[in-house]
Amino acid sequence: MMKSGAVFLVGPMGAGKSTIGRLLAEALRFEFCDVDREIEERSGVDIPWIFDMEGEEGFRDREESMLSELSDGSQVVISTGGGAVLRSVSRKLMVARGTVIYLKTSVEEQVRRTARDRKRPLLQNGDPGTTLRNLMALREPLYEEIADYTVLTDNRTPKSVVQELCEQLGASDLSAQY
Ligand SMILES: Nc1ncnc2c1ncn2[C@@H]1O[C@H](COP(=O)(O)OP(=O)(O)OP(=O)(O)O)[C@@H](O)[C@H]1O
Ligand SMILES: O=C(O)C1=C[C@@H](O)[C@@H](O)[C@H](O)C1
Ligand SMILES: [Mg+2]
Repeated sequence: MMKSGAVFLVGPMGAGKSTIGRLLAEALRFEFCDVDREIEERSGVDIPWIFDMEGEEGFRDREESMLSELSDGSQVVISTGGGAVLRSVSRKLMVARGTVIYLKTSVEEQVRRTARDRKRPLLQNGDPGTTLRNLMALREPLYEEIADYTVLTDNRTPKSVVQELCEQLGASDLSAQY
């Protein structure tokens, strides 16, 4: 069942947080916010630029405060960035403010889904598979630590993931009526 407050999607790059977040919000008739997109829109610069100019820690500072600002309400689905769980302040905030969903995805599937675009600075150097495997080793315990629900996304359409989430959250999938 859903706790009161926000619904947070966590998981690695390519798990589908942005894709599924938007669809889940539609299905629940909730607002939708994407922390990465909101950081870019409000600052007027893109994430690779922020990593270049401010370093990863500069981006994490922005991410932590944006997450806090966006989640101060209810009936909202919030897609986080893959590394949002790195800050313990953010992990505590998500647990305190709502329901956390971990979109679990194999490294092989993450590689396939992220191969096409260049907007993820952490994947621009070295072999993406190796990077994603190393990131998962560090981060998966953190995703698992805070998750109320875990959903596997490999070999599934976004729609089928959303249907399962609606069932787990005890909400009827309003989009199924159309
Ligand atoms: N269940 C799915 N099946 C097939 N493709 C998917 C699925 N979910 C997402 N995708 C595709 O994978 C790509 C990456 O998805 P998305 O941008 O939603 O990931 P993300 O978790 O938000 O990543 P990031 O942490 O970098 O923001 C997109 O092209 C999207 O269309
Ligand atoms: O996994 C990560 O650390 C990141 C994921 C993306 O969502 C962005 O937040 C950024 O590219 C960093
Ligand atoms: Mg995203």
